[in-house]
Amino acid sequence: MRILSSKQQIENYIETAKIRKWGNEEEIEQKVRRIISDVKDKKDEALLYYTRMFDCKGICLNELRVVQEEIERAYFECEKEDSDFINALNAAYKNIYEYHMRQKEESWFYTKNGSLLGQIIIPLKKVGIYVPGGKGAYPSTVLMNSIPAKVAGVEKIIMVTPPDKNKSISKYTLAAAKICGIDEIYKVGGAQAVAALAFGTQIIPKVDKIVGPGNIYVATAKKLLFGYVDIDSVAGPSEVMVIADGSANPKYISADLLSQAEHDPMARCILVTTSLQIAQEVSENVDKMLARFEHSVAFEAIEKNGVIIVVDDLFEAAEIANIIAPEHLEICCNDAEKVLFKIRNAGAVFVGEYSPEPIGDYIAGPNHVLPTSGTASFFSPLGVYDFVKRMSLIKYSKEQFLTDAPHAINIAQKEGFLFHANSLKVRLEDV
Ligand SMILES: NC(=O)c1ccc[n+]([C@@H]2O[C@H](COP(=O)([O-])OP(=O)(O)OC[C@H]3O[C@@H](n4cnc5c(N)ncnc54)[C@H](O)[C@@H]3O)[C@@H](O)[C@H]2O)c1
Ligand SMILES: N[C@H](CO)Cc1c[nH]c[nH+]1
Ligand SMILES: [Zn+2]
Repeated sequence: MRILSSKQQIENYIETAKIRKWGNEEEIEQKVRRIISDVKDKKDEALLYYTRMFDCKGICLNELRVVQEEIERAYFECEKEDSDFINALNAAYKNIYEYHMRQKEESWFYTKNGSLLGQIIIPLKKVGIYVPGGKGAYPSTVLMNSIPAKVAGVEKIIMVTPPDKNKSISKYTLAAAKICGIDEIYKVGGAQAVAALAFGTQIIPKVDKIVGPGNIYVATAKKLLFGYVDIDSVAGPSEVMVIADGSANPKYISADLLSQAEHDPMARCILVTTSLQIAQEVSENVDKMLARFEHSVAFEAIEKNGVIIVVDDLFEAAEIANIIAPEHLEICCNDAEKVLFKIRNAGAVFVGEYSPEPIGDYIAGPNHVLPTSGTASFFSPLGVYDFVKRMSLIKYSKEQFLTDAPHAINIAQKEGFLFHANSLKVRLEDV
């Protein structure tokens, strides 16, 4: 990994890193716009065309929907192969459910002079969840996407995930879908799946909101379709930043950096440390681990977006974290809490050496669908709040109306809205 230690090197890096550039953004956006417009116009025909082009040559339209028998078979095979996997999914379900129950919002009301005012929480009716599948299976993402929707009370959950070359979806993903009670599953992925959920096609229903992570094509499609449909956040290629002082364990740091590198060649892995020795040891360890696992995706990610920054103190490290706003931030320092309270911008923070990022990916409870590419400065982790909307309630009493209407008339007149004023006046005149 590159080690940056001079002020100039660090400044230059932050300048380019704070606005994430993919290099070929325009090209990707153009391609995604084309896919979106084709799916909007030609619906299933385009969906099938792109699914055949990117994922599975021989698939037919009537094979895009996963049938119940496929789900049952997948669950049965998983149980037969390793019943501990089903136990693990259930254990994760329990922790994720418990965490998300705490996010549940209640409607609230109050009365004032006989008036009733309030905010009513309403779950979304139909949501689409994207479960990545291009470079591997993501059963954990089925749980992370759907549990908050269930807790919120969403009526229908439609899942999309790309098929492999043999027209299949991973049995692990399907077993997780069975445990979560997903209503409909379609074997489509990428920008075409996002567009199908946003506009609806003959086979795929239009939804109110699309959530879930994916590669750059998925993230770009969600961004472009926001407005036709609601989205959660831009959860693109994974990122991890580790802040470490001299007390940290370089073996753990190297392992944690690589855990995100293996997601995508565009993943980003950053160590910010006050110790030159840790910097050097991590760099060597990462090379050794990469050689041992011979993982080409992780290798590419580390080559392209792996960096070690050596800073003077932990406050500078926290400042860099706040500028880059990483998806995951690990704090591995003696005085970790002191650093934690300086952090504003990160998707999720992992404190101490027994909180490696993958414990959050799978089992701890908080959601692993997190904002990336610097968007953690304004987006939040996926949560129950993503699956509800709020509706205001106003039920005025006559007494309160008589007190407040003259003020409202005054403001309406200043705005030049005479009919607004009139709507209030006709009632006052009747009293
Ligand atoms: N931020 C988060 O919360 C989070 C969580 C889990 C995973 N992730 C990320 O999800 C991503 C998963 O990516 P993946 O690729 O494995 O699966 P994916 O399902 O996101 O993408 C596969 C799809 O990409 C499309 N595609 C591939 N190459 C294309 C091309 N050249 N042109 C147009 N479309 C193309 C295809 O339609 C294919 O179906 C990774 O980047 C990982 O880091 C993020
Ligand atoms: N680290 C990913 C979020 O960026 C989530 C995940 C799922 N499986 C493994 N990891
Ligand atoms: Zn991960």
